[in-house]
Amino acid sequence: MNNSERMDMELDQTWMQTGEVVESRAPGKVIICGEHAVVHGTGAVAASLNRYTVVRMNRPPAHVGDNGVLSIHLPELEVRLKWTVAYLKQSLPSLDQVQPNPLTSVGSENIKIVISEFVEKEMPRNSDKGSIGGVQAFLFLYVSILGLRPLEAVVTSELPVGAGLGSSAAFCVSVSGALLTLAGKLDFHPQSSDGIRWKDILDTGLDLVNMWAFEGEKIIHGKPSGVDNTVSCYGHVVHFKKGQITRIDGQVELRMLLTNTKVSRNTKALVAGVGERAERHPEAMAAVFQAVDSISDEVVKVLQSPIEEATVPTPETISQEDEEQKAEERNFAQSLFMSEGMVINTSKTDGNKLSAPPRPKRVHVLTRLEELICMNQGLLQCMGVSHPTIEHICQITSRFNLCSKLTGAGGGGCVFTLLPHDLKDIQKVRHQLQLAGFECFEAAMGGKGLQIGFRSSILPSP
Ligand SMILES: Nc1ncnc2c1ncn2[C@@H]1O[C@H](COP(=O)(O)OP(=O)(O)OP(=O)(O)O)[C@@H](O)[C@H]1O
Ligand SMILES: C[C@@](O)(CCO)CC(=O)[O-]
Ligand SMILES: [Mg+2]
Repeated sequence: MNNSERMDMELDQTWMQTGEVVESRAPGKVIICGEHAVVHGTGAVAASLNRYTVVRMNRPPAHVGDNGVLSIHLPELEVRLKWTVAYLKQSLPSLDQVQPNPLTSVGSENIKIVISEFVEKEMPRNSDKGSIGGVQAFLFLYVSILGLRPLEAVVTSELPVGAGLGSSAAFCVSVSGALLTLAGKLDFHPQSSDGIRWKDILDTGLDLVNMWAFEGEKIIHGKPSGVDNTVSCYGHVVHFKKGQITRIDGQVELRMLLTNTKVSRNTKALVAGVGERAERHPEAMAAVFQAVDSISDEVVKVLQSPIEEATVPTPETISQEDEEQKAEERNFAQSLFMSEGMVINTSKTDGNKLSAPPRPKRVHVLTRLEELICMNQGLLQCMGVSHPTIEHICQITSRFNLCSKLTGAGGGGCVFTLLPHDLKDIQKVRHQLQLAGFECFEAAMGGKGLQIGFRSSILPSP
C-alpha cells in the first residue's frame, strides 16, 4: 500500500464525520547554488521539486467541544500522538487564555517555550531529536493559528526526510497552509489549474503561510535563511537574498538527477558548524561567502540568457571588444578548453590575445552552468559541509563529464547532477551510481508551490 492509499484508508476509517476536511501539499526544493552562504546574507538560487509533502486535516464539528481530540500522525517519523482538548487546556493554561491571531507571529517566542516544555514531557524518553522538532513545530503552528480545538492530522511525504530536499520546509508550509485554510484566512484563485483537486492560493495568503512556515522552520533549523520555506510556498525558480525573492523565468529548461547518499545528517547542526567556522576565520569565510554570491548572480544571468549557444571568442572577435570584457572571456574560454582536455600553450598568448583555437567554438549555456555548479561544490567543501560519499558521487558523474554538487545542508543527504538535454547514456550513469550503492532518481524543477485541496462540501465558491 503506498502513502496515499494508506492515508485514504485512514481518513475513511476515522474521518467519516461531517466536519471539514482539508488537504494541503507543498513541494520540496533543490538549491542550485548558494546554500549556507545564504544564511550569512548572500544570494542563493533554488527551485521547487515535483515531490510533495501532503497534510490532511479534519476539524470535527463544533459541538464535539473539549471532548474532542487533537491527534497527530506523522508516519515518516513513526509518531502518533493523541490528547483530548480538555487535557491540552489543563496542561497548557497559559495558551488556553490567549486568543490565537493567525495574522501575526508577534509573541511566538513565548508560545515556543511553552510548547517545547510540553513536548519534552509528553514524548517518549527515547524519541530522537528529529521527531521532537517535528512535533514541536506542528504544535506551535496549531496553537498559534487555530488555538486548542479538536483536530485530526496526518502528514505524509514523498520527500526523504533530512536529505537536503527541504522536507522540513515542505512540512511547515503544508501544515501552515492547511491550518490557515481551516482558520478561514486564505483566498483562492477562482480557476484551479490542476483540475478540481488542487486550488492555487492568492499571494496575500501565501505571504501569511510563508511567515508561519518560517517560524516553524526556526524550531527545526535554529537559524534558517528562509529560502527553503519561500521556494516551497511560492514554487518556481527563485533568487533569494536577505528575504527578498526574485522569480527567475528562465529560458533554460533544467533536467537533473538526484542521488541520495543515505548518510543521515541534521540541517541545524550543519548550519551551526558553518557559523562556528565563520567565527573562527571571519575574513576567509567572508571571502568564500562573497564568491558564492557572485556565483549565484552569474547563475541567474545564465538561466535568463537566450537558449541559443554562446560563442567562445576567437582572437578576431576579441580585438573588437573592450579590454575588460576580453580578459573575462579569455579566462572563461581557457577554462573550458582545459576542462575538455585541450592543451593551451600559454607561450603563444600575447597580452590580451588568446592563442588561436583550431576553429570558433560554440558553447551551450548549460556548460557555463555546470562550471558554476562545480565551483559552488568546491566552496561548500571549504565551508566543511561536504562528505566522502558526496565526493564519491561527484567523481562518478565526472567520468561522464557531468557536474554535481550537494544540495541543501550537505554532510550527506542528496547530490544534484545537472543533465544535458542531449545526454543519451543516463542509464549508464545511474547504473554506475547504483553499483556504488547509491539510490538515484530524475526529478523536475520549477513547478507550483503550495496548493490546497478540499473534500466534501466546503469547496470555496468560485
Ligand atoms: N513528513 C514529515 N513529518 C514530520 N516531520 C518532518 C517531515 N519532514 C520533515 N520533518 C521535520 O524536519 C526534520 C528534517 O529537517 P532538516 O532540515 O534536517 O532536513 P531537510 O529539510 O530534509 O533538508 P534541508 O534542510 O537540507 O533541505 C525532521 O527531523 C522533522 O523534524
Ligand atoms: C543550509 C541552508 O542554507 C539550506 C538548507 O536547505 C539553510 C538555510 O538556508 O536555511
Ligand atoms: Mg530543512
